[in-house]
Formats: sequence, C-alpha cells, structure tokens
Amino acid sequence: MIIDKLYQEAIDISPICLGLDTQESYLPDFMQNQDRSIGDKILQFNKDIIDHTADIVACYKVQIAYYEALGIEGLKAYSKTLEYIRGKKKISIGDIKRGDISATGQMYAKGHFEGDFEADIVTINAYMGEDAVSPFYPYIKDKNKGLFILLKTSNPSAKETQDISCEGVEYYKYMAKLIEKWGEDYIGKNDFSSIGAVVGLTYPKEFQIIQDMLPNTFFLVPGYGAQGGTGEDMGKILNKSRCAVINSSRGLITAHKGVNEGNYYYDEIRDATKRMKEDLAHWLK
Ligand SMILES: O=c1ccn([C@@H]2O[C@H](COP(=O)(O)O)[C@@H](O)[C@H]2O)c(=O)[nH]1
Repeated sequence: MIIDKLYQEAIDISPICLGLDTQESYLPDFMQNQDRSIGDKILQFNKDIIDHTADIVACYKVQIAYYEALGIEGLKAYSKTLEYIRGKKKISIGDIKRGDISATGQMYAKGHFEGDFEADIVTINAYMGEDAVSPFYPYIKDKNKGLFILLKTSNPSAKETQDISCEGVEYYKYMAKLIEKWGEDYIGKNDFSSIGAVVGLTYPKEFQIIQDMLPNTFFLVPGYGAQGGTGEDMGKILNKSRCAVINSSRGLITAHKGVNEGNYYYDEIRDATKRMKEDLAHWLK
C-alpha cells in the first residue's frame, strides 16, 4: 500500500512534504532571464529542487493550480515534474482537490492515476459525498494509489463551513467519521489507511481532537511556515503517533529569493528544508 511507503519514508527520512507550487517570480533571477520557455524554466527549477532535496524529504506535493494557470505549457511541466519524481522513486501527491458525480469522478480518477498526470496520491474534495470518492477506490488496491480528503483546511474561512453544527457536532467531526469509514478497507501494515485526510496546522487544537478520533488515518498537513503553523504544534501530534507528513511550499521554494539568485540557488532551498527537518525533530521526544 502506498501509505506504508509514505509512513516509512516519513520515519526513515523526515516527515516533510515539499510543495512545488512553482511560479515564475519564484525562479532565481538568472533563470527568469534565460531565453527559454516558461514551461522549461519551471521544469528545470523543479528538477533542481528535487535533485537537491530527495534525500531529506518524504514526498513532493505538486499544486496543479500553478501549472494550469500557464495553460498547456504549464500542464506539460506538471506532467514532466510528476514523471521526474517517479523516476527518482519518490512519492508524488497531485494537489488537485477534485470531486464530482460518479461518472465524472471516474474520469478524474483515470486522468490523475493513469497517463500524463499520474500521481501516487491525489487530494479530493468530498463535499459531494462518497460518490465523489468511490471512483478512485479501484486504483487504491489495483494500482497502489492513495487519497487525501479535505477535512479541516488551513485557511481562515475554513470555519465558515467546517465548524458549523451538523447532527449535533461540528461538520469537520462528522466528515472525520466519514473519512475513517471510507478508509476501512484500505488499511496497510502500519494500521494507516491509504485514504487519509488533509488537516491544517493552523488549527492545532482541532487537529488534536481529530487525531484522537481517527487512529487509522494518516494526515497531509499544510500550514507550516508561510501560514504560521509551528514545529511545536506538530510535535504534539507526532509524539502521540507518527501519523502525518507536513507540507511546506513557499517557505522552502522561495528560500533563495533575495539571498542567492545565482546558479547554486538550490543550496538555500536545501538549507531551508534541513532547518524544517531540524525544527520538526527538535519537538520529537
Ligand atoms: O487546507 C489546505 C489544503 C491545501 N493547501 C495547499 O498547501 C499548500 C500550502 O502552501 P504554503 O506555501 O506552504 O502555504 C498550497 O499548495 C495550498 O494550496 C493549503 O494550504 N491548505
């Protein structure tokens, strides 16, 4: 199961998920000035980062919005970035946040678990219910794929929809139970399901409640760094169980900006990733 590999990488290497939310302004100045297509430059930037961090992160999350925004050229860079991650035998998470009626969901599953945009794990928005999730099920067992379903997201407005009362509890708690139920058939050898959940580090109190409710759920945790989430809060979770990978995108992939805009810019990104690794390790008992 993909979740067993992710769990092991998080233990053996570090629980860091490096976010490739790549946009032109993040490229070092020398690369921005090169006479190449934007797609080529973005792919080169991603490859440099992967080459210089693969030994210190568990996985990479590629945020499709940044690539879609560039049209066909961006989507080619998205596809080639996923291919490069696969070639390095690292785990890729396609941050696509999809979810639709079953017939359309089957196409999303095919589109992101096969072919040009194949990722190991994708993010899902399950607001439409299990119909939006079940088209992905066959790929979990047959093709060793996984899902992270949005549960308690990191953004400030999350409470507008996720904290409202539903059958006497906050909606996120109701959703938490659904995710645990949907994941029951996909539990791997470390007792975590290949259907996991996205929980932001910006709501640390709620995260602890969710962790206690969902012993078999593995978490993708955005919100560290740029959004204010801290290693100390993450330590409280990881000291109870090693149930998560922690994403940082801007905090890592812009570390060189204004500091080192030259050929070896990726040293700054590697150093920032190492500092995140040390920060997370510092709070581990
Ligand atoms: O609740 C959520 C779900 C997804 N994200 C995504 O994670 C990264 C965060 O980027 P940073 O630069 O580290 O803030 C980004 O791709 C978001 O789309 C999230 O932030 N919160």
